[in-house]
Amino acid sequence: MSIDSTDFAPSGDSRPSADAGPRTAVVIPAAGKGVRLGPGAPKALRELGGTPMLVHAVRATARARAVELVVVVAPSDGVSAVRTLLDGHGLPEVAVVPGGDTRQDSVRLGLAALPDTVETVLVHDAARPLVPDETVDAVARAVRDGAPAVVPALPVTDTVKQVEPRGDGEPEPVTGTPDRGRLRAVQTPQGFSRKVLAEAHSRLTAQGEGATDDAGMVERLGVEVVVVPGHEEAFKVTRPLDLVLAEAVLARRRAKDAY
Ligand SMILES: Nc1ccn([C@@H]2O[C@H](COP(=O)(O)OP(=O)(O)OP(=O)(O)O)[C@@H](O)[C@H]2O)c(=O)n1
Ligand SMILES: C[C@](O)(CO)[C@H](O)COP(=O)(O)O
Repeated sequence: MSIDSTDFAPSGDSRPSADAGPRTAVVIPAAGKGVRLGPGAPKALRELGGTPMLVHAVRATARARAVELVVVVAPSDGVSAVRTLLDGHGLPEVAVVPGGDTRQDSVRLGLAALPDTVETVLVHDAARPLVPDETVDAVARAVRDGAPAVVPALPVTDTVKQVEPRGDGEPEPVTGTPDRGRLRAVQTPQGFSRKVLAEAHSRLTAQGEGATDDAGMVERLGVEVVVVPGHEEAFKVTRPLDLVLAEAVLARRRAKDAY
């Protein structure tokens, strides 16, 4: 599937010129179920401050200066529902395409839908609805400045143990304690040269391999990945307590805006 670049006119004067079609796009994988969040609608459609998380994520990325095109990857049986939902929120032009069984599949399908003009791709989880604009722009800028792969990340605050996994709540033998000073907790948006990311997805998928994030895929090509500072508010809503935190962060932002 491909998208005609003429569908995506620039939506504001502050954007880079898109006369020849968009050069920087965001792919938002939003086709997950949200099993760890518990029963309910697919996670991206659950509400945060009365608005679906996906709408927050689209707004957060679309208003970043660098972004000229947004592609949302929806559950394969929910494309028209997501289309309708986005249309009701006064967002800029967004393309919606069907996703796959894993995050990796969904990102690959989103990439395949990009117009040829796109050179820089950001991949951003719908499950990180509160990412600040400056984080999105910092990642896009680093790619535009020549880095083939960029991830925002924060230093790890807990001490991390490597274990022999047992499951079922059984005590697990510790096999090591990595040096915390060298660990980073990785967020999104992750930014890439489109060529590099597409190559990583096509090669690893053909080999039946994968990774839990896109940078992990690119690392396996032997391409250098660099880390830029992430943001505390770019956390992923994974478990129920994350939603409580997200509501609190949003309420704090809204209270600040009211003054
Ligand atoms: N088949 C999938 C699985 C995940 N995602 C997306 O990838 C992002 C990060 O994934 P995660 O937080 O793990 O979301 P879920 O897979 O929905 O969560 P869970 O594992 O708890 O079901 C989310 O925006 C999710 O919608 C996707 O597009 N397609
Ligand atoms: C991409 C990601 O958000 C980086 O932290 C994360 O790896 C996705 O998590 P998932 O639970 O494996 O989908």
